[in-house]
Amino acid sequence: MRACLFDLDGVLTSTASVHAAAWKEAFDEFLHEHDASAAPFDIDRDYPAYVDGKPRRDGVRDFLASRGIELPEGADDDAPDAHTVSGIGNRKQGLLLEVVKRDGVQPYPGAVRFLEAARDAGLRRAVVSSSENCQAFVEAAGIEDLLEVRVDGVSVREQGLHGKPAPDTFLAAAQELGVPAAQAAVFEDALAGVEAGRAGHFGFVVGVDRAHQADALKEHGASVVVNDIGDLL
Ligand SMILES: O=P(O)(O)OC[C@H]1O[C@@H](O)[C@H](O)[C@@H](O)[C@@H]1O
Repeated sequence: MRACLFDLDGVLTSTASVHAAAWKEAFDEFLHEHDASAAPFDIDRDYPAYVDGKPRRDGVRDFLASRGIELPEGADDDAPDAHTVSGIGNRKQGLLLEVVKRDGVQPYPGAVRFLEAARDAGLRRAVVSSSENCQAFVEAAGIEDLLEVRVDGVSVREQGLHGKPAPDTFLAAAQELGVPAAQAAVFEDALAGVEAGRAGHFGFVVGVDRAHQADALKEHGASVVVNDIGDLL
């Protein structure tokens, strides 16, 4: 391996649960307004299956489709209470930022050690996230200097890339680093993310199990599963 391609939320920073909680609140508010008898968003089942690891609007669309609901896309600046794909995404974004402003963004100590060891070993390093908050979270976590390339939710939008589970974002990062996919390792905690690693034929796919889903990570494409990437040192 000559390069490491790291997902952010749940792999480098402990923000996966903050995203999941913000999604639950946003979807539950919407579902209640849409149909007061609707079952609430199930964070243990709905989140990994339909939302985790995907670009924001893909997550909204895929979860709603699982409930047989189709909404108009709406506009980027839709109000958070708009019943549109963008409106629900904006509602989640507001809730997420409230928590992050209050609590900050923490990197996992094992991830920082792994990034430093990879740098010292001469491995190329990229962050590959579906999140449009990626740059802000990387900076807030203080790990910007350990990463050379960033492909994120903003890249997906601006460059028209297919988001995870498609391999495009990982392939774009490997290309920017000048390393073929077969010589790059993917590090992912989301089922959509390990699927992207498998679809891109990367040399190695490390599943990071933050949600007691080691078997599912393997089924979706992980070559190996660890609790924290620091465990690999
Ligand atoms: O809404 P954002 O910050 O653009 O993030 C999109 C996705 O980014 C991923 O990193 C998170 O795991 C998902 O929970 C999130 O939905």
